[in-house]
Amino acid sequence: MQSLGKRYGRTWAVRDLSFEVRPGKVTGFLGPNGAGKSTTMRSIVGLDRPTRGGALIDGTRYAKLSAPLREVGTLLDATSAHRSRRAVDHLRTVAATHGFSRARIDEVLELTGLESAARLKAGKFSLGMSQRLGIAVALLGDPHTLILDEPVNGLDPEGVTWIRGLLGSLAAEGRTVFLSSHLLSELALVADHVVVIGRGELIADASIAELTSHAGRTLEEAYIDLTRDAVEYHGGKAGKDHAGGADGVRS
Ligand SMILES: Nc1ncnc2c1ncn2[C@@H]1O[C@H](COP(=O)(O)OP(=O)(O)OP(=O)(O)O)[C@@H](O)[C@H]1O
Repeated sequence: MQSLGKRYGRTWAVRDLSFEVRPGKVTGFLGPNGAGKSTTMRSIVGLDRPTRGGALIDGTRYAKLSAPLREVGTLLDATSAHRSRRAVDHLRTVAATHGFSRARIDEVLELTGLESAARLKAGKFSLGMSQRLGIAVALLGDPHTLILDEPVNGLDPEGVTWIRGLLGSLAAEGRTVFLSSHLLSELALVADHVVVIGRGELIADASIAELTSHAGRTLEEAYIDLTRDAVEYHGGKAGKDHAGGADGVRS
């Protein structure tokens, strides 16, 4: 992410945001509601057009990738599948854009535990099942990079355990796994690293160990401290350099 800025009308949703997400790790993307997480993720894959700056994926802009789903798998809106389309047909539609095989569709259905629901219409899916379908789509191209917006929302306890294992194994295979979540205790179990933003600006870019080792605090406690600082800054401590660097924890 290089100096990303995105303005809607008069409001900057994201401003001058720079950070790098590394392969072989699960990186959590945190921030209060409206901080700009979804805007950032959408901007990475060209669904939002940055006002300034932008993102590179392994050195290339998303729009320049010849087979994007082979490089980047995204889950940005779990309910985006057409409601009257069966899950398997949704996967076939996406697969057809890149010539992915029927066997790969079966593989991702198995990976996401959706084999028995494959012939149900997406509109009949619970949120947890929709999340699994979105993850199946993200995995179709066996991509090196995964960008997942709140993939844990709506998953039942078995699903939460499942996704924890899945994300860990994807990172262990050397992939880049970048996910937003408000479920900090869960994230602390799966993520190696976090990027925290507030009001569209970088607050922290640090390992979970760095954040939590201070006074033996939990990720939740560290997050509350970090984001409280951001709110205080915006409330009147103008003049300081608040944008932060691409690494290190702001304090
Ligand atoms: N299409 C849009 N048009 C206008 N404003 C938008 C649009 N999308 C997002 N915003 C605004 O941009 C800001 C950032 O929103 P965004 O959805 O990126 O935040 P977020 O961190 O993902 O929030 P949440 O945790 O609630 O999902 C908010 O102020 C939001 O109202």
